[in-house]
Amino acid sequence: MVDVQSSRRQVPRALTIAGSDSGGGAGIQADLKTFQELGVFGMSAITAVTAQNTTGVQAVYPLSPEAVTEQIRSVGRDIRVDALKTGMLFSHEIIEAVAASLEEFKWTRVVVDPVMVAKGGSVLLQDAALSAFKRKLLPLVEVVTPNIPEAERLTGMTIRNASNKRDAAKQLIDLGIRYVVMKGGHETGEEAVDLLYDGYCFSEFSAKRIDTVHTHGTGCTFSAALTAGLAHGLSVELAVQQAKAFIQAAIEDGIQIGGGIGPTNHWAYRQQRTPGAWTAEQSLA
Ligand SMILES: Nc1ncnc2c1ncn2[C@@H]1O[C@H](COP(=O)(O)OP(=O)(O)OP(=O)(O)O)[C@@H](O)[C@H]1O
Ligand SMILES: Cc1ncc(COP(=O)(O)O)c(N)n1
Repeated sequence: MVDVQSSRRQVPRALTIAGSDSGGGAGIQADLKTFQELGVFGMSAITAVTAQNTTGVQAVYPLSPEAVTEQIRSVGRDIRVDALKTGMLFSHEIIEAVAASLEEFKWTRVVVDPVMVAKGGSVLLQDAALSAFKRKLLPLVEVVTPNIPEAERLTGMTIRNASNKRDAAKQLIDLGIRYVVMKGGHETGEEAVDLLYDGYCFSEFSAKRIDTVHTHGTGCTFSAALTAGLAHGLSVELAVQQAKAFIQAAIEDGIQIGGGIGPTNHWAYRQQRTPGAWTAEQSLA
């Protein structure tokens, strides 16, 4: 009999449970690109297919909860999952299916990006799904990564200053989450500051705010990079640090795609670390 396990290299593996973005900048596509760039074998369970480009979301086709469960089961029954993330979950039925799967497989390195509304304003999480999101899903996660408007919706608080951010993070921890990363992309100021809270201490991860509109998929890319770090066995603190560097490079070294809010450059982080690598600029020369 052939020993299929022999002479094969073990690699970190990560699963993304999210929506498909046909334009390639956000959702499943951004997640898999990011996993690949960070040396992680990427797998996916698609929750919804979106017809989408840089000008907005033209249509949303949610999958049935059974279709989502079956994709997760197919992965979980065969392949070890070192870490996973969720993105667009859309409905309370899909949230319940995902929560049941997390319990079935007892996965613990779980990152939830509470995707609610696309940059162009389209709804990616129905209003009726918010309660299931908070009650069924959030108590099962290790890290949640809300932006400011998402943190406001999850807590019912108005967040205007640093003190509000800390209070909102504390309220989220009370739901049973281990770590909260409140992202500062939607704020103004010289620095884009992400706040990490572990229930005891706050720490800040700061980088120069880049003056650009091309931030389609920044949240997906950041949470995927964080998940990749966890799949490699990093602590949450180190995984956030790496994710911050990854997204900074991806926004900074922008690429020209489409006529609207463009995506980030998923290979910029690796390029910055590989002397002599091919660059986006060279391709235009
Ligand atoms: N203009 C910017 N310059 C530097 N960093 C940024 C900028 N915009 C966002 N970021 C960083 O990108 C990451 C994602 O944050 P952001 O607040 O944009 O998430 P998001 O709103 O959930 O994204 P999305 O809407 O794509 O889901 C964070 O680390 C944030 O600090
Ligand atoms: C499938 C999918 N998932 C997430 C986002 C959020 O990204 P953004 O807020 O940058 O539009 C999106 N637009 N589409």
